[in-house]
Amino acid sequence: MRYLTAGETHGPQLTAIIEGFPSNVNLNFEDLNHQLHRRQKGYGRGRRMQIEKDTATIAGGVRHGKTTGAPIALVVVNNDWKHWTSVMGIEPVEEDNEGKRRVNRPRPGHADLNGGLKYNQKDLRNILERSSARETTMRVATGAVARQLLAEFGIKVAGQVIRIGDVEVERQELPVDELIRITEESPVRVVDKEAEAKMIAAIDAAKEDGDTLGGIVEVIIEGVPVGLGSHVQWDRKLDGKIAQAVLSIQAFKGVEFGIGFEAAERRGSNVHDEILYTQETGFRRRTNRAGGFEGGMTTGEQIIVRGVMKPISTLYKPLQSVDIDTKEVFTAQVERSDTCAVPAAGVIMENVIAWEVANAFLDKFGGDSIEEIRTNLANFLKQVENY
Ligand SMILES: Cc1cc2nc3c(=O)[nH]c(=O)nc-3n(C[C@H](O)[C@H](O)[C@H](O)COP(=O)(O)O)c2cc1C
Ligand SMILES: C=C(O[C@@H]1CC(C(=O)O)=C[C@@H](OP(=O)(O)O)[C@H]1O)C(=O)O
Repeated sequence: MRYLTAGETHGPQLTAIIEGFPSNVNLNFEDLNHQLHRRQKGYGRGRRMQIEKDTATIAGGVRHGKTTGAPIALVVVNNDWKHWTSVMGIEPVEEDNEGKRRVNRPRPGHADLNGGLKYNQKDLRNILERSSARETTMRVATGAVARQLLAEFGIKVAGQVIRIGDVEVERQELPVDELIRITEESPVRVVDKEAEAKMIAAIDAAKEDGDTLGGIVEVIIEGVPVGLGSHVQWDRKLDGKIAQAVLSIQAFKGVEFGIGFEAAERRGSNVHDEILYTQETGFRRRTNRAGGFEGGMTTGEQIIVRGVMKPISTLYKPLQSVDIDTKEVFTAQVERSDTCAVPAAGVIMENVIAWEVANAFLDKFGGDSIEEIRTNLANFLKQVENY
């Protein structure tokens, strides 16, 4: 299974095509749009999220609510486009396009300067329009489709914010459904109300100062069978693929599984997960410090992944930059911006990980229809039971 996305943040629409999705999967449009809606929420976002009401239109691959096996085409229209038609027009322009919200003072931390140099663009808008995290709308849409496939097999995805700036919250080991329910109601997606209030205050204070905040998000996948991914080749290791997916989210700079970086400080006896067996449960682990992976393969325990998001790079009190025309020192350009997008980014992280897990699931149990996949999974589970 694969997908591609296209579209600019202030262009007419965003588009995604999913190829290789099996047939006969019921696609619940409400659930799909619910994921898009979740991505738009979260305390600390800028005005753009009030303009957009992200809703996916399905333009291929689905008939009467079920997938047909054909490529699934998804479209999300940008409401903001109507304010940008002259700036973002596709037709050639007669007059000099300068002054049409041209960006010439690159923002430290954004893609502006590297992209301008690489693509030889003197209007850095040609870079920021595509580097913008607006593109993650389509990655949530594709992840939301994958998530529905996972749900058919009882695999659930949840997430919680662990840190915003210097406010850290104790990670909660709640049943996944409860974690989903509680975090859904929190503007910063945490369970702890005291931490929630502190995080909101920290975001307000950063905004007041013209500054921004990053943080840490955790994602949990429950109900995954043993043996997704493989140890035999570097590019088949599922933890590696998930790490790449997380780091591909705009502004994500680190990823860890289970106890993660803490493993460096501990002795092996306090890191590895002891193996247990009973007839009823099969092979299980006493602990899950590995976060669900050994040898690039799932252990059957929860997948636990954390991602680190740096603070947003556009500052209302901008850092020093250089004008790309004159090479003179200037402050960086200010584009309308979020103060903190960690809660929203957590939703993106859930969905890009769901995509990777669904893809590995299809690699292992793949078939062209959901019925074929069910048979393959049942056969494998029988094999594991009789092992
Ligand atoms: C949900 C989300 C919202 C974001 N909003 C902004 C924003 O409003 N302003 C900004 O400068 N960067 C924002 N970013 C981060 C930039 O898109 C990102 O820093 C930029 O594309 C450069 O990529 P890099 O940070 O991964 O190197 C956001 C990221 C995410 C995930
Ligand atoms: C549009 C989204 O996020 C945008 C991501 C973003 C960036 O630089 O990454 C910059 C801002 O864009 P704008 O200037 O249009 O407000 C955010 O709003 C979105 O998440 O849908």
